[in-house]
This record gives sequence, C-alpha cells and structure tokens, in this order.
Amino acid sequence: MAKSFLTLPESLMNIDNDPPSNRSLLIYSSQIEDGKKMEEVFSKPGRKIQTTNSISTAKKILERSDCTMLIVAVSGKDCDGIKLLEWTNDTILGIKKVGVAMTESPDIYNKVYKLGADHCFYFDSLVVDRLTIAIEKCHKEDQRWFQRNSNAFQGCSRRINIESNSNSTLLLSGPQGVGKSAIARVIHDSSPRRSGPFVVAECAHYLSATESMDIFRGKETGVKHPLYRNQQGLLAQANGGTLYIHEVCMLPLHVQEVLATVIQRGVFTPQNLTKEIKFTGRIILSTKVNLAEKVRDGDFSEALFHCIHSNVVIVPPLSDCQDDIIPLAECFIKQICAESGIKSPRLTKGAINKLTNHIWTGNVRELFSTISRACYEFRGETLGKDDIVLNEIPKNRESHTRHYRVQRALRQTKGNKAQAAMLLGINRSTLYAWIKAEGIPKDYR
Ligand SMILES: Nc1ncnc2c1ncn2[C@@H]1O[C@H](COP(=O)(O)OP(=O)(O)OP(=O)(O)O)[C@@H](O)[C@H]1O
Repeated sequence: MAKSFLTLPESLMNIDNDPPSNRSLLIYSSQIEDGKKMEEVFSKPGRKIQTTNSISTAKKILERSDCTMLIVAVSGKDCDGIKLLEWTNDTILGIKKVGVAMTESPDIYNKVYKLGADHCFYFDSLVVDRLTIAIEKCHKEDQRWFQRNSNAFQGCSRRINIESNSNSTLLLSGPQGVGKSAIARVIHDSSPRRSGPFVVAECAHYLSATESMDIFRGKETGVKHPLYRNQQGLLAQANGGTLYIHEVCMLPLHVQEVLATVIQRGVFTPQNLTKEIKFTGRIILSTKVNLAEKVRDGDFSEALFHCIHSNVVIVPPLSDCQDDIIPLAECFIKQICAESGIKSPRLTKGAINKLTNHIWTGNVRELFSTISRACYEFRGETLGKDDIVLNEIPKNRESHTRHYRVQRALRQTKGNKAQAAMLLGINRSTLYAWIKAEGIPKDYR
C-alpha cells in the first residue's frame, strides 16, 4: 500500500483492503443528526458502518475489536468525542482514527492530532465534497485501470506507455475527474520504480503554508504530531518511488520554489538541517487549471512552470471520448457488483442512449458515481434509463459546454466537419444539428 501523509484516504484504503467480513467503520457523534450526516458521506456498498451517539456503546464496539476505523465528531461544546479519543489512546491499538470537527478551530485540530488521530477535518459542505472524493479515491485503489480505446484517448494512452519508462518530471493536465490520479498510479505501477513507494501529496488538504513546507521537507526534530511521523517529509518518503502532487497550484508559492529546485538539482534540504539530501524519486504533478494563466496572474511560480511545462500529458474530458463511455460504464458495473456480491445487470438501449447523450462535466468520476448509485439501487436483470439518475446541469451551462466543444473540434480540424464529428464521437448529421442549435457559423474554423 502506498505510503502517504494524506492519512484519511490511506486509512480508508486500508479499510477496503481488509477482508470484507472485517471491514467496519464506527462513527461516533453525540448529536444524532451529525452522526447521520457522516454516515451518508461514508457509506458505500460492501462497507459496514455502525453509528452511535452513546460513548459506552462506542467503547463496547471498539472493545469487540471488529472495527478498523473510528470517525469521531469533535466540537468545542461537546467534549465526549475528545474523551473517546483519549480512551482509545490508552485502550485500543491498531485502529485508524479520524476527527471530524463540527466547529472550525485550530485548537481542536491540535488536540485531535495530539490524541493520535490520523486526520482531522472540518465538516462543512466543502469538506463533505473532499471526503466524498477521498472515498472515491480509496475505492479507486480497488479498481483496475480500464484501458480506454476511443480515438480522443489514443494520444493519452500512447503517452502513458512512454512515460512509464521515463524518469522525467511529468505534468498531467485536464479537468476534474478525468483520471489524472488514476493515470499517475498506472504510470508508477508499470515503471521500474513500482516496488518503491507511491506517495500522494493532496495539496488542497494542507491547512497552512508552514504545514505544506513541513510536509514536503520534513523535520529533523519537532513536536510529536502524526503529520510529522518519522519526521520525514514527502520528498524523503518518495525516494526511490513516485511523488504524485495533486493540484500543484494549491501549494503556496514558496513551496513551489522548493519544488523547482528539487526538480532542477535533484536535491532537497529537510527543515532544521543544513545538509542537502539527494532526491531519487520521480515527480508527477497534476493540474485542472491553466498554469500559464496562473503564472501571468502571479499565482504560480514561474521557475516551477518552466521546469514542468515541456512534459505535459493532456487528459481529455470524457465527453470528447464518446466511445469510452459505455465500456467504462460496463467495467464499473462489473467492479461494483462483484464487490457487493451481486450479479451484474445489463444496460438497456435506453440506458446506453442516456449515458451517451449526457454531457459529463464531472467526467469519469461523475460516470462512476452515477453507475454506483444505479447499481446500488437497482433490482433486476437490466439497468434501464430510469435507473440512471443524472445530475442535471442547468440548460445554459450544458449548452455552453457543447458550444465550446463544437467550436474547439472545428478549430482543431480547421473546419473539417467529418473530422470534427469523429473527434466529438458523433455522426456528421448530429454535428450539423449541434452547429445549428448553438448558432455557430457554418464556416467556423
Ligand atoms: N481508465 C479508468 N479506469 C477505471 N477507473 C477510472 C479510469 N479513469 C478514471 N477512473 C476513475 O474515475 C475517478 C476519477 O479519477 P481521478 O481521481 O484519477 O481523476 P482526477 O483527474 O485526478 O480528478 P481531480 O483532479 O478532480 O481529483 C476515480 O474513481 C478513478 O478511479
């Protein structure tokens, strides 16, 4: 299993790597409503969750030791969560612990970390999204990479093969949910470094600039804090393997400068040390924003940009890869049903049409969640169009996306309609209909 400072996903991954009968997660919150909300966020097919608002029940469940992870609501007013963490520290060994702070307070974070929690999050809507993403990412670890064959993905597949045998720093660029993290993992797993660690830096999760720096460079000595476990930073941990830096533009500028030095000179200096250490890992970074624009706006280090912009793999949005949608959906159905021990349903023609015609702004991630939900709720031999519940995007945004895609395809093919239709994965008459509906000039190129 990959070693990572991002302990929440790692912890969740560990849960999912346990034998199914042992996969169990205990949620404790003194407030029933909060407990229910957390249960919604963490539930998934095949995962056993117990939620309680009673500290004595929580202790009994923990003592039976059939739990691999404890998620505790902690807040300023209510100290029971903190008390439970204190108790587990003295009594229960080998359990992953996550604090979910119901009020945002550095004091609470510190307390929770000091009590040996692997991670602490503030439970607002943003974090709920992040948690959901983190859970998906863990889930992904169980998933096999599905080889995509659409025309639009061919370039990307070729680059994945080439990059697996290279050591140069690589930037994966593409919108949310297209599979950048999955690709980074595939490249690592097929590289000569595969027996080394795959370390993930989730830049969006770091609480402060100082914390980011500590996390990257590590500390020689310092407070006993789970984030600085072994006093080793991510760079040291990734030596001999791959350091995957997810959403690099979320790193503070001065950490970006440190990274630029690591990439150029292959060395780094841990905090509190003067001696340089050789970095022997490979760095893969990802971005969903245009980094050149960020440099222009002064929000991204120019030095780092120059180190990474020459080796970029652009991962296309799912809607540009129409031929991948159904094979990916079928692959997800098999994976999800196998995990829940149910027979895989077949997609009906209506479901296929619905999936193919949807604009997947959330890309593969959205497709995966849509299929998970359908499989979870379905009762029958086939998945029909009514079993597929799509996140409806407001009309104007959908139209805007289609407008943009058509224009882009026409620009890429210098106005050649046959090639543009092929690129979009639609036939020529549909392209003409889209051009008309979007009010794009016929000779647009
Ligand atoms: N080819 C594939 N085969 C199987 N699963 C895939 C594939 N591509 C993407 N996925 C799944 O889609 C989901 C989103 O992928 P991933 O997290 O890699 O996207 P991302 O581009 O890194 O997203 P973001 O930048 O928004 O975090 C994950 O659950 C991932 O496992």
